[in-house]
This record gives sequence, C-alpha cells and structure tokens, in this order.
Amino acid sequence: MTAVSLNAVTLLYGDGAETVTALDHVDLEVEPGELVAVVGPSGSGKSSLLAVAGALTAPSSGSVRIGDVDLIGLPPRQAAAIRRQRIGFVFQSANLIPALTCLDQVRLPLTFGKFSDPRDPRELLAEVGMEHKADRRPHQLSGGERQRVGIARALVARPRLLLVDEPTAALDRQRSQEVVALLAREAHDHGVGTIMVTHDHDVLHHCDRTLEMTDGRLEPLT
Ligand SMILES: Nc1ncnc2c1ncn2[C@@H]1O[C@H](COP(=O)(O)OP(=O)(O)OP(=O)(O)O)[C@@H](O)[C@H]1O
Repeated sequence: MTAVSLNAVTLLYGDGAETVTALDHVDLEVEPGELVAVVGPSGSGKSSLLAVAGALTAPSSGSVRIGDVDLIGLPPRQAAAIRRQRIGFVFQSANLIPALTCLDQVRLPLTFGKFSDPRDPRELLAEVGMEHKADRRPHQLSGGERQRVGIARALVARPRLLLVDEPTAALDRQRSQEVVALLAREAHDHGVGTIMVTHDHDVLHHCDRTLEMTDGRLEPLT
C-alpha cells in the first residue's frame, strides 16, 4: 500500500478572473520507505502540494489517499485525526516550543491521543544523535540540532507519511547534508514515505527520486 497517493489533483485559489491554479492535475504515489524530493521555482505550487498531501487543504478536484484512507470529503475532525495518527510534519525552522526540553518536545505528540505503536522518545532522540542533549532547551541548540529534534518529534507517533518543507533553509552545507541524510535513513529504516520540498540541489543525491514542480504541474526532474 502506498504511503500517499494523489490522483489528478487540482487546487484552485480564488474565483473568476482571479483564479490561480496552484496544482494542475498532479499524480503522485510515494511508497513506504521512499524519500521523494520536490524542487521548483517560488510560487510553482510546492507548499500547496504539501498542504493537500497533509490533509490541511482539500483539493478542488481529484483524489488523495493516505494508506487506505480516502481524504476527500472527510469532515475536519476526521482529517485532524488522520493528521495526528498518520502524518508527520517538519518545517523550515524546527518550530520547537521554547520552554520544553528536547525530550519533552519529542514526547509531546504522544500526549494528544492514543497511538497504536509509538516509538520510544528517548531511543528516537538517540537515533537522531541528540540523546546527550535531552535536557537542553531550544535556545541552547544549534539550527541543525533543533532540526534533528523537530524530525524526532515528527516521527514519534510512527507516521506513515512525513512531509518536510525546506528543512535545510537555515543550515550551512555540512549540516544540510547531515539533516537530509538523517531523513533518508529514517525513511528507509522505518518505512516512512517522505516528501521533501527543497531549493537545495546539493542534497538531492540522498533522495530516491526528484520531481520538479512548474506552474502547478509535477514532472520527474530532467
Ligand atoms: N491562500 C492562497 N490564496 C490565493 N493564492 C494562493 C494562496 N496560497 C498560494 N497561492 C498561490 O498559489 C500558487 C502556488 O503557491 P505555493 O505557495 O504552493 O508555491 P511554492 O512553490 O510553495 O512557493 P515558495 O517556494 O515561494 O514557497 C502561487 O501562485 C501562490 O501565489
């Protein structure tokens, strides 16, 4: 079963003469354990793709499935439950909570519901190389370290799908390589289907496939 499957997905913003086609008949299937990169110019629709795949925005037409669940027509409460149970999000800046230690950041999602097979927060922190800083707070960490904690937090509920938006935007070259290598390892070792939007062509060699978004259309990078 695919981690996520988009079929003929179109997303329009606005109406009449003001309509913007953010996604134009997008087809995408991401398998468990696969890391797929999406590149493309500003305004081409990359964030829109993550919003639709992440059950944050309903498409204007087409179908979206997370595993065996069809997102189309799901009431907002059920879409929120799918997000919590099956989807992890990693942002440009890690968006950590200033008052919490690294360990508590990773534990936090597990306090929002019951999960069938969560990962152990301390073991996960060790896996992302942050066990020795478990008691530190975000202001005591480097950008790369914060991103590692954000990745651990996104993975703790064992999501089927991980959506990653520009994870290296604030990092130097070396840290960027390390963070994307970590995403690839987590995807491969734990069967997480991962979509990563990036402008950073230097990290693409860690990815299983690269797609290019142009004016809302998604094609293999040539
Ligand atoms: N809420 C909205 N209302 C109207 N138009 C929108 C909205 N959100 C995005 N758009 C438009 O949809 C198109 C795709 O935007 P999107 O944010 O998905 O692009 P992007 O590739 O992620 O850009 P960037 O790399 O700059 O983040 C753009 O033309 C944008 O102006």
